[in-house]
Amino acid sequence: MTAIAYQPSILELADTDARLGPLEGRVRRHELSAGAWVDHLPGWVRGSDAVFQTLLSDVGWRAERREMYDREVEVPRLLRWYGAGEVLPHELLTDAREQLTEYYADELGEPFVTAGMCLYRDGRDSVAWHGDTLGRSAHSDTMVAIVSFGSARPLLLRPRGGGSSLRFPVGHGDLIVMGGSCQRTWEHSVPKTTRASGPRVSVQFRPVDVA
Ligand SMILES: O=C(O)CCC(=O)C(=O)O
Ligand SMILES: [Fe+2]
Repeated sequence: MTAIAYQPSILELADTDARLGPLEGRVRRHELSAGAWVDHLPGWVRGSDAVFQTLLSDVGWRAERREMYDREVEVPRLLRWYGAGEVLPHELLTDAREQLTEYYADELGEPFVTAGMCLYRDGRDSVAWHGDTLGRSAHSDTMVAIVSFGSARPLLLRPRGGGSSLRFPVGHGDLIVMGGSCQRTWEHSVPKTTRASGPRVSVQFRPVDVA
């Protein structure tokens, strides 16, 4: 009897095999004011459904509360922070962090180390205007690289001194990198939406001591 090996078709592989596309020559830079910039690459992760499912089911998502005026309110999204050395929930994310470190090595001069994750359960979840200014990003140029999974939501950016906001759509498998002075001279947000929106997971890679 001859054993016939199962050969998945290219089409099946395309659906289940999560992989990263190239960065070199594909990432598009948008120069903002005051030494800030944003790099954007839609569709960097291919076959991202598998990664998204893992993120939804295997991450120990946490609800956080914060003080607002005289009461405590729930932060409108779920969170999980992966510190240096913590194993990420999907191998593709480890590869993504490595590729980003390699691609930005000359400009950043240090590796991406941590992975902050947010789960926006639906359109009511959001993040208000802020810069990631905890740690060194309060006074030095740095980068925050975001890979997005699931429902598309816009990431808005506006200059701190006032001015109109820019809108970057971030969809399933898209990469967006905020760089230069972006965290201290600009702010970003993911606004609530009344449009039907399914869950979205944002994975943010940052160098050490940037949050
Ligand atoms: O949802 C995003 O991609 C942005 C999240 C964010 O700005 C943050 O957690 O600091
Ligand atoms: Fe942020």
